[in-house]
Amino acid sequence: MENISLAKHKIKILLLEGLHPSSVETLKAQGYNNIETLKTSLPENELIEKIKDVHFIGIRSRTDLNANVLKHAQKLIAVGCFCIGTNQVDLVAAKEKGIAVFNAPFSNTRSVAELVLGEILLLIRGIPEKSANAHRGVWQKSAIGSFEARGKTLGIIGYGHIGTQLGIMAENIGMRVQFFDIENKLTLGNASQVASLDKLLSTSDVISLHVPETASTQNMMGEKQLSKMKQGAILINASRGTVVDLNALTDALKSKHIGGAAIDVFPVEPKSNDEEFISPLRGLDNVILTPHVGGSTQEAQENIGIEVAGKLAKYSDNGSTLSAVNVPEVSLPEHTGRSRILHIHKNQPGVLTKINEAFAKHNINIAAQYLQTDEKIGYVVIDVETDDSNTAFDELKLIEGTVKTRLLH
Ligand SMILES: NC(=O)C1=CN([C@@H]2O[C@H](COP(=O)(O)OP(=O)(O)OC[C@H]3O[C@@H](n4cnc5c(N)ncnc54)[C@H](O)[C@@H]3O)[C@@H](O)[C@H]2O)C=CC1
Ligand SMILES: O=C(O)CCC(=O)C(=O)O
Repeated sequence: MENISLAKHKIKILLLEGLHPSSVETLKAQGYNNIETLKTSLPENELIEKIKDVHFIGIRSRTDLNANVLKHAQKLIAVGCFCIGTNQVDLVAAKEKGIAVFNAPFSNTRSVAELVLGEILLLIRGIPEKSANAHRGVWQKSAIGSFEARGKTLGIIGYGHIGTQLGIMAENIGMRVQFFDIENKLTLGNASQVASLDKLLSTSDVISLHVPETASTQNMMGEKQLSKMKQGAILINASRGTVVDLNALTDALKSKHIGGAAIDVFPVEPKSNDEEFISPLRGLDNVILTPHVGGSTQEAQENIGIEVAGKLAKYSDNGSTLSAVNVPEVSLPEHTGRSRILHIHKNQPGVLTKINEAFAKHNINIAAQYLQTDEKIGYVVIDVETDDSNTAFDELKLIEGTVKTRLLH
């Protein structure tokens, strides 16, 4: 358990994976200057050493914040995932340690949708193969296997922020759009929701995956599902590498059952640009391979930097957990009072009573109190109109079930 009351210059921030400078600028504008930035992610042993000292960490998809790493993160207050996916963080372990995790749920979605649209147009014309041949000196001028996207059916798996934008753009170039999602979704444009994955697979000319990494999406495109796709259909995956069985896809491409593919994400990805990329798909001309760059545009990265750094600074400054993915969300007014105490505790009977008793005992009046709970933890924020809240703060730390406390002046 860590109990923290720090001046801003003592708050250490580590930003990994070459985040856009907008992240540092945003933090600095809020008065945070104790920032270390690294261009890459770190291997587990180095990460463990670094994380021992830091209060906030910023990562993208390549940093594995597993339970073992988090065990050493004694001072960590929050994690900023400067991306959408949070599967690289053990969210349960973070929650148990009272570490809030934030992400950027929208900022790179347009970039992914645009990339996928471009890949559809190239693959449906067989361009990757023709381009590879031209590089080898082979002139493959032919219309065989080359089609317009207009009038073809795009099947989207996962109709969320990315899937919906892709659907709208695809309709604008004349494609028919259908989707499969485990939730009932509002359909945009003329899209239609189909009742089963099998139906989507057997009736689409192009399939594009936009689901998160969960137990239900693990290998959701295996040999069986690939065999249900139309002869010569195209598969695109810019979601997560665990969603498609790449060996099965390689076989389906070699047998020409699948006409082409674009893959941006892989079950195992190089940790840095210096590491070799290994995949059974290497060398197949009808496959576009990209190094997990779906969301890597200047616009997206700049916006993500501002958004996530802003969330970290806000949580540090006033305790707001709005849009945190693993702890109860508390949206707080600006902290203008004398002191604000933040208390994360196990959600068990009696904790709140003891908190209130600690203030009563020291004759401290509570000006405002905000509370949210989930099944595992409670997060209570208490504003007091006194500078002398240290005595009550010290007592709060000792209440059974306390996970993390912070005092803001
Ligand atoms: N390649 C890249 O650089 C990027 C990849 N991503 C990946 O794309 C994923 C999707 O992003 P968003 O559209 O923003 O997420 P989202 O959360 O808005 O949408 C995901 C959709 O998938 C649906 N879904 C979940 N499990 C499903 C299942 N088993 N079968 C069918 N549908 C299912 C959900 O109901 C939801 O509608 C992210 O989770 C992330 O892993 C996101 C950004 C960049
Ligand atoms: O840009 C990145 O590092 C990761 C993008 C991504 O996959 C995400 O936002 O979930």
